[in-house]
Amino acid sequence: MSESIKAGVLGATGAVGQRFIQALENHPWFEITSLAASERSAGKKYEKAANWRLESKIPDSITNMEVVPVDPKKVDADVVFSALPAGYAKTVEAEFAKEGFAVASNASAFRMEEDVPLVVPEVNADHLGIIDVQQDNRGWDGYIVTNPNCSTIIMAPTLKPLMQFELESIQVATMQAVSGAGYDGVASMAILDNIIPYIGGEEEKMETEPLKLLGEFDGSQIVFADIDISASCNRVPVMDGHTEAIWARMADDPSPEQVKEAFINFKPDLGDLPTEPDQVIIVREEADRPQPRLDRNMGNGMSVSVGRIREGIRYTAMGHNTIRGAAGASVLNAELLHKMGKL
Ligand SMILES: NC(=O)C1=CN([C@@H]2O[C@H](COP(=O)(O)OP(=O)(O)OC[C@H]3O[C@@H](n4cnc5c(N)ncnc54)[C@H](OP(=O)(O)O)[C@@H]3O)[C@@H](O)[C@H]2O)C=CC1
Ligand SMILES: N[C@@H](CC(=O)OP(=O)(O)O)C(=O)O
Repeated sequence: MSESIKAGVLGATGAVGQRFIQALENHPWFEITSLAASERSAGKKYEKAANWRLESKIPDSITNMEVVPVDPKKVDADVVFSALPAGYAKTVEAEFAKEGFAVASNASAFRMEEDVPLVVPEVNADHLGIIDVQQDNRGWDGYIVTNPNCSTIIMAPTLKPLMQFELESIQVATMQAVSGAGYDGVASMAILDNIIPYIGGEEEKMETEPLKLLGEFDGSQIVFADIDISASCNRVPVMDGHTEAIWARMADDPSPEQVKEAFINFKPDLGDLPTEPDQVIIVREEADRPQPRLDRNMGNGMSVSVGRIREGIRYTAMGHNTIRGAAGASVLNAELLHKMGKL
């Protein structure tokens, strides 16, 4: 793996695009070769086009890189990471896949399409097998792989180890950070001193995406898991980090101690991927953890912290929504694809 893989970022100037750049800076396998954004940004140097919002500085290697339009003919890359708005992603990601690019998408556009893998490597790496079906169906030289919605992805790694206890139903209430809506997504006058008990489309995603993630790939299709999920999603005045109160009903009725052991022992073998955290699920013993401000950067933002595991079974999960929930998730998917020889 000495030769670097050329990586493009679609939507490179946005909130998630910036997280992609951060995740790819100094990456041992990927090198940023193209940054693409809207006509507003195309033709400008990256530092002029992007309103950089992260605490780290813009990497020197891309400061003067010219932003190109989101067009397969203008992008030089083997893999493109997509942080585009979902409506636009629907057309454009297909064009890139048709032209032979591997598309690792963070957008919702293709997540629930039958022949498109929706993957969290620690949960359902084998679903990547459906890429062959996708390429046959669509006649594409490239392909699209997606990661879930940021709230789904924080809950999903905690559900996987619960499957051994015959998981039957989930109820979840989220407390989601403002960064999930993008920089201009929620006005400060709306969210300060406040909670907004509605995030458009979020509850539907949380109630359906886990069924695909926890489903079985039978060689030709993904058979969805049979679990009843009910979600209530709320926006809270936190910058980064989605917190979720989860109630899980299981036929085997495990004790809190058994659930805790299952979380701690959940160590999927992905073959040591660069973005993989040492511990996927971190169990906190303190009565008042996890908390977004204290725990969101655990495992470089890729771990999910869990606490308050009680009879019921009830517990609280928390993770970084723009790292584990967005850019880090797509990069981890691409690392797995590379390991499988698919890049
Ligand atoms: N924020 C989050 O926590 C999460 C976001 N997502 C998803 O990731 C995607 C990006 O979100 P986010 O970064 O917050 O969005 P932003 O609005 O911050 O960024 C959008 C990016 O897409 C570009 N873009 C917008 N419209 C067009 C267009 N018509 N043609 C070409 N480029 C365009 C913008 O370019 P320009 O700057 O030139 O306008 C910008 O680079 C969305 O699908 C979102 O749902 C998923 C999970 C979490
Ligand atoms: N809706 C999420 C972020 C998001 O963009 O989700 P999706 O990738 O499913 O569109 C939030 O506001 O926190």
